Amino acid sequence: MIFLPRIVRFLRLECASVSAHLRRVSGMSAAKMSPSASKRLRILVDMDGVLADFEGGFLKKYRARYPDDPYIRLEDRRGFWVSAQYGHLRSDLCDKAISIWESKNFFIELEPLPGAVEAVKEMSKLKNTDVFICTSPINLYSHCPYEKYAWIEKHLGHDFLEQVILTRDKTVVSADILIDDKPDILGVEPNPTWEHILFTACHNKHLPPCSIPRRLLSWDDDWRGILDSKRQ
Ligand SMILES: O=c1ccn([C@@H]2O[C@H](COP(=O)(O)O)[C@@H](O)[C@H]2O)c(=O)[nH]1
Ligand SMILES: [Mg+2]
Repeated sequence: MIFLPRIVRFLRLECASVSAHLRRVSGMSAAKMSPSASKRLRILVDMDGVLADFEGGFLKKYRARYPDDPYIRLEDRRGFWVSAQYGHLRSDLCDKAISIWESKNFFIELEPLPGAVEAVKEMSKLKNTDVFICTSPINLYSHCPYEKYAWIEKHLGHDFLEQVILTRDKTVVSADILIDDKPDILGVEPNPTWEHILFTACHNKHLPPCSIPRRLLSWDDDWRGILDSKRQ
């Protein structure tokens, strides 16, 4: 009888090592192996610049509406705030830039970024994984919040509307991971629970590696590995 706890512990360790070995040989993620094999994860996925092509959609509509004004090519974009860089180019262009995303149909007509919809659908099907779309609406609320919901329904399906968080302050949302293209995510909570994974976008790709968190280069990059690293 006194050996029973030792035997149980031995069997647990053996199961864990067999399971790790099977993961290695099959290339399967921890989440798919078995519900008890891995820690439950809550993932926040940003929308603009991560799921929806905000920068591409902006440039297309800006050039169509203001064909005679200068513009910034995507490869020349620097800094998160589009309006600030346009304002530096010429002071009146700041308001012109803002007028684009304040217009009806801007958000709903954004194209999904390559692989984004497939990745989020796959992520949300993983065992022990809760995925939420966490996005900041603009303060001019006539179109943006409605269209963000409509975009999610259109591309991810009606059920995904249960998983939407609209907030201007992502630091107060508790999760394990936040995948977001904004380099500095600040708010009232100085120590958010999530690890920020910086999603590469035209405006942040030049940032030096030392100044930023872990990156996801695109949805072709190893997002499954990042999730697995948080389950250990
Ligand atoms: O110059 C800009 C660029 C973007 N915005 C708005 O900011 C949010 C970004 O939301 P995330 O959830 O961080 O992706 C979006 O509503 C943009 O329209 C801006 O106001 N000015
Ligand atoms: Mg974003």
